[in-house]
Amino acid sequence: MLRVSCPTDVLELGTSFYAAKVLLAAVELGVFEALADGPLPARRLHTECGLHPRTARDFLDVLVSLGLLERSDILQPQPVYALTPVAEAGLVRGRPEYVGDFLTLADRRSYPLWGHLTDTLRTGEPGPGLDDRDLFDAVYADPKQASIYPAAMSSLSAPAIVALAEVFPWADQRTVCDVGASRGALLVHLTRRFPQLEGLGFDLPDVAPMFAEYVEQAGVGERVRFVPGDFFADQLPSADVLVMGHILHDWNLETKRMLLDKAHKALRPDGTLVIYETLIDDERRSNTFGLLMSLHMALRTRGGFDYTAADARSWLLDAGFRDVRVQHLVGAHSALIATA
Ligand SMILES: C[S@@+](CC[C@H](N)C(=O)[O-])C[C@H]1O[C@@H](n2cnc3c(N)ncnc32)[C@H](O)[C@@H]1O
Repeated sequence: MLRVSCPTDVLELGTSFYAAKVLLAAVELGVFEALADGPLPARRLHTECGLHPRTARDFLDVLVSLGLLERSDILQPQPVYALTPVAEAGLVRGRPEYVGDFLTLADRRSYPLWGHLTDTLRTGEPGPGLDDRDLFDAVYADPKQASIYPAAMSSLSAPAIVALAEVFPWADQRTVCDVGASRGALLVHLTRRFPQLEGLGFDLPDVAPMFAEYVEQAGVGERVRFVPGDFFADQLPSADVLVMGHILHDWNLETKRMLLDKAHKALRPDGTLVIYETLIDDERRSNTFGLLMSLHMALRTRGGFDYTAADARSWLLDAGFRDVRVQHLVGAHSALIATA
């Protein structure tokens, strides 16, 4: 993320939502999907995405300047646009590191919510629209949110999941339980990559149909099972490895500690807990995205916050874990790996 070094950087930072909105609009208008099968001449791309000529050129060329599109020579009467390798990897649906569904959620829900930041900073209260129901009851009770939330979570986690598959000895494990599995993106990726592995997805009963559909479509239904449950009321399932991805940051410190205690109880001695999040750096200076995610939790939840590896290490040791290590995954994401 941009770290300012001169006053014009300050100007650009203060208006960086212009660029964010261009990206979000490009996702909404299907620019990246339109180019997924190959380059297109400008006019064809305008038609495919419903772009008005008044703004189409500037809009697409902002995406070129941001490194998301490539364009043929400007002097050509009909320039041709194509995806850059980054856009190919992250913005074409179905690719392992696809992040587009999270951007849709960011556009529809987070962008308006962040308009309330100053209120939250003054009051400590989350943004409007959060009643006293549990956050996730509210998500799944609202058909609009429920229809995009699990796909958005998969796409927030996709690059971290791909990285996590390569940095942990999954080939030596028999069972993995993903606590708060959402539609099962982690389990699908791991069981496809490691054929000996069996997966359990623990999540609220509301998630079951979306999990079943996604796992079946991925062709791993025989090795991945859904376990309906509520981690406030129920014990966690047992497995060689328990994973918590973007779980602890949703909750206050007391709940974070309660979940770590439950994880420790569910694991056999020497079992492993893997936590992945946008962990804030211990100095709280450099992982801007992790710090912003924590403010997002303040806007979204009553007690949630992101944390550093040092914070989590002390909670893990208190819960009885040992050998806590930190593993950088990708971008702002890191994992904590601890032994029960
Ligand atoms: C922020 S999402 C994270 C999803 C996924 N682990 C990932 O990293 O993409 C939090 C998940 O926790 C689940 N969850 C929330 N409250 C829960 C509860 N009380 N018991 C079980 N799961 C819960 C939600 O349904 C949701 O799937």
